[in-house]
Amino acid sequence: MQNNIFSGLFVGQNLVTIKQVDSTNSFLKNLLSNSTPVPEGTVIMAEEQYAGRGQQQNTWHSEPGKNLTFSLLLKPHFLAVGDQFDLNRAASLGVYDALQPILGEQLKIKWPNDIYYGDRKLGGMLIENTIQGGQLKDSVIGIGLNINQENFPSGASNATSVKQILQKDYELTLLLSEICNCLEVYYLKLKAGEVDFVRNTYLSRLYWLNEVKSFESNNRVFNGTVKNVLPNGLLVIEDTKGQQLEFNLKELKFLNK
Ligand SMILES: Nc1ncnc2c1ncn2[C@@H]1O[C@H](COP(=O)(O)OP(=O)(O)OP(=O)(O)O)[C@@H](O)[C@H]1O
Ligand SMILES: O=C(O)CCCC[C@@H]1SC[C@@H]2NC(=O)N[C@@H]21
Repeated sequence: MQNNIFSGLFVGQNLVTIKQVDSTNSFLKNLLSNSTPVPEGTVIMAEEQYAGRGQQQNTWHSEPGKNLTFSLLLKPHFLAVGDQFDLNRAASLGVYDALQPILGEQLKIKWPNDIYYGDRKLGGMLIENTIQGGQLKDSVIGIGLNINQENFPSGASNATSVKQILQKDYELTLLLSEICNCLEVYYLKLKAGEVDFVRNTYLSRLYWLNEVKSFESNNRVFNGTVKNVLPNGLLVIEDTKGQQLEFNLKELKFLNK
């Protein structure tokens, strides 16, 4: 394990690098459940995850030493439980702002929190919150980004990486510190009550916003347009009859055609 200081800001100030771990999210959650004192803003980064976890019980595949796989701890006690989706917004925007100067306009946030370049997935997030006494307690924000990996397993056929896009290696710790700084900006905005700014900016960065596209829900394929994300995180799609439909992650598939 190694500790580092990042530019005096609180997110990433306490950085723990682990050579090999099952999952940085599981590791951090374990520390918390053992009542180990972990300061807010702590980042646990792994060189290798042997059981990386994705959304919806998926596996997160990442070649050792090539990519960013890390989890950071926030303690968003100021947020109402019903507003916890704002953490997805802040984290996605932090990653977006760190990568956008490198990758440009093809970078998008695919609802709820995937990072896309064109039609390919560059990274994703697994955010695991604990609620105690009806209040948000800890938020473990796990982020996986494909940086220097060149080949992906067939299960992750939609994946791309910074190296595949730019044809050169990118320094992992430099990008990590940039993500921490950018994410902190949005987190502090939430804390300062500038929720509308965070929500509007998130919406403006969304993949397929205001474009007519195909989706699938309940074994039904339909055309519609991504219009909005409700405060609670539900995605609003307007179908071709002008009806506004609301979906959670399990109910909707984006059809790439
Ligand atoms: N590094 C990655 N980049 C982009 N997408 C990824 C990455 N790792 C996993 N995925 C995504 O996760 C899903 C694959 O997860 P899944 O659990 O099905 O893995 P699998 O290899 O098909 O099966 P297994 O669970 O047996 O490993 C796919 O949707 C894939 O796109
Ligand atoms: O797109 C997804 O399905 C979410 C992927 C999240 C992967 C990251 S890697 C660091 C952290 N630890 C995990 O086990 N998962 C997240």
